[in-house]
Amino acid sequence: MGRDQWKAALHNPVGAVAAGLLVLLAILAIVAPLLWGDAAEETDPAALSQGSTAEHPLGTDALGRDIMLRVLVATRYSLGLALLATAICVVVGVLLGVLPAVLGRRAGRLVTGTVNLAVAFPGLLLALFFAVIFGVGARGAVLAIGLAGAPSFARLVQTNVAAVSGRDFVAAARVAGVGRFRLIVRHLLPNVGEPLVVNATVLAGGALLAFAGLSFLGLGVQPPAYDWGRLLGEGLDRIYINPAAALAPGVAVVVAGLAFTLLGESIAQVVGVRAVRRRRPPEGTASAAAPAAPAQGDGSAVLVADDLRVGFPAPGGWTHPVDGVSLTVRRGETVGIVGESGSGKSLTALAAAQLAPDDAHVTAARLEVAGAEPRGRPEAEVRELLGTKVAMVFQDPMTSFNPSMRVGAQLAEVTRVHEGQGRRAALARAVDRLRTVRVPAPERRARQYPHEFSGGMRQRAMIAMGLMSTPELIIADEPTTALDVTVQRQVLRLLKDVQSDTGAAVVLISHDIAVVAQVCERVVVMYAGRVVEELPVGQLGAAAHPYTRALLASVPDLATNRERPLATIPGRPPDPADRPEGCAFAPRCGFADDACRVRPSLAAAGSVPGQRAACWHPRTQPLDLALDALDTAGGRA
Ligand SMILES: Nc1ncnc2c1ncn2[C@@H]1O[C@H](COP(=O)(O)OP(=O)(O)OP(=O)(O)O)[C@@H](O)[C@H]1O
Repeated sequence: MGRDQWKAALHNPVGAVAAGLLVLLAILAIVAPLLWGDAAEETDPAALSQGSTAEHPLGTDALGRDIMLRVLVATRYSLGLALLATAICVVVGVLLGVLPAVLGRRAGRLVTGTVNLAVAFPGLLLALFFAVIFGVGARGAVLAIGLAGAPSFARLVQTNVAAVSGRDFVAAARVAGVGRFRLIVRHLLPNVGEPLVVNATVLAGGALLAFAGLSFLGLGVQPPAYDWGRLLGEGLDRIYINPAAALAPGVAVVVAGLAFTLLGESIAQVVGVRAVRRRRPPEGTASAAAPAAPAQGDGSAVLVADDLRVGFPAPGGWTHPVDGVSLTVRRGETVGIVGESGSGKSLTALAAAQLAPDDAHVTAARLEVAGAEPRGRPEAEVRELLGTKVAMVFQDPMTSFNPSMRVGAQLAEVTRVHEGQGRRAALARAVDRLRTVRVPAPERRARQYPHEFSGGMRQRAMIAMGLMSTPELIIADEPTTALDVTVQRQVLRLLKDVQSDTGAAVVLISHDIAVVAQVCERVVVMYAGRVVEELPVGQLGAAAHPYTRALLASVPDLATNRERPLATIPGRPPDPADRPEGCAFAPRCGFADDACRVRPSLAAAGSVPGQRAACWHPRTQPLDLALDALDTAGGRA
């Protein structure tokens, strides 16, 4: 929470009163035992079990001790025990909450299941159960209350961590090779801190009440020690003789409990509930990988995927949104992957970068990144490989950065992790890379947080992050979708410049064939999880697959007749779970016939070298393309 948010919470009248009360209680907890500790222990045989008198405003107990002083002195013990129990609850809750993100899929599920089971039991019941196990007394009660509250806190942590771990900046940190522990401490926990702080405050109020309850039942603090719950129990025996003896500790418990709870609620109101994009289910952590195939380094290729399949469990079996993609990207090449939404473009790239969702099952006859086979390697080696050789640029520049870290520090993290570079040197390189991607005033910008950057500048900074080491492959997944047209062009230009300066290969994913044509040399067209055509961008006019031709026909240009509706592709892409036999495009294709009931394989087609299409009826008639509208890389060359 920022200083402004704390201020806003305290400006709220309820928050201000609650905070004032807590300050008062804290002062009492410090000074009361020092000032009145001895007096509260003094017995007075002449004033046993008295009601209110001038000397003892709230009366005396059975041994003649002053009840008011005892209530005041008990503040320290009562608050101390409640805070200790809250601390146990928070520590155990955070540990249990982040474990599923650290452990493997099975162990993670076991922890999540156990936490869910424990949450199903009422907290008080759990507290009583633990109190019996740990034994009567203050120590047992602290452990009991702390552990009883831990499952619900753990669930809160799990939910928040799962929500945040689906965001792009976590994927970026993973692809940068940040280890699990650092990922949790630097990227996950700081971004779920606010709801946890709010909840811990409310929890402290609950712990105070629970303590009073246990002590009242005789399971908590034991004589001669005393807390408010114990005083309440003693006072209740004589409530008809001296009601104040029971009311005073009762009021103290309620007031302190309310102060904690109301402060928590006020903070919650100010902080609000952060809407965090969820991209994956919380359970499980590791993606299943096919057995390692022997590496057969192809010197000129930085990405080789052969028969790549990505499956997800579905009712009645598995669905494969990526179904046998074969793709090779050579050093220094810029390849565009295009296709409608849901065609499997992102999943293909994520699977290649070992970032497929946790529940995905990834198989491939061959998968090589930067000349190495990542599957079957120790995790540290994969992190090293991806962190130094692969850079990812994601669609939404807002979610690509950790909002709680300065931009410079995030960039520097890459070389600090991989090259063990010192803080200063890494920051200097971060500033240099920001300058490379033409971020103005890079020294100042490096000290800023992501929200202080504009969208286009954030995307440049993301590219700079990829350049912190010397990547051989840059995967840019719809990097310009969230940007306006002018900034879009600048970012695409930058990608192209970076490619020619560093010699890295670029894979640009887009649903817009015009965007791909601006930057790439080769285009790979995907439909329903398969590659249907690939060809040089400069030869788009020779596209052979009816789907590629339909995509090209739907690009408007300056000569497009505005009176007539734009060409569209009739129908919708099939659901991966319900893909038709044979050619998946056949139901939308004007040339389909019985032959298309058999799945066509990707084979050489047309007259253009390097052109391949998966079609039984490849078109040969050249397309009349307005290449100036497409602004092709090949056309400019
Ligand atoms: N975690 C998941 N669980 C189940 N199915 C998924 C999951 N992630 C993706 N899919 C399926 O994979 C399909 C392809 O997703 P992908 O994100 O690769 O598409 P895309 O071509 O990149 O589309 P877009 O341009 O909309 O991002 C989706 O339509 C969806 O059905």
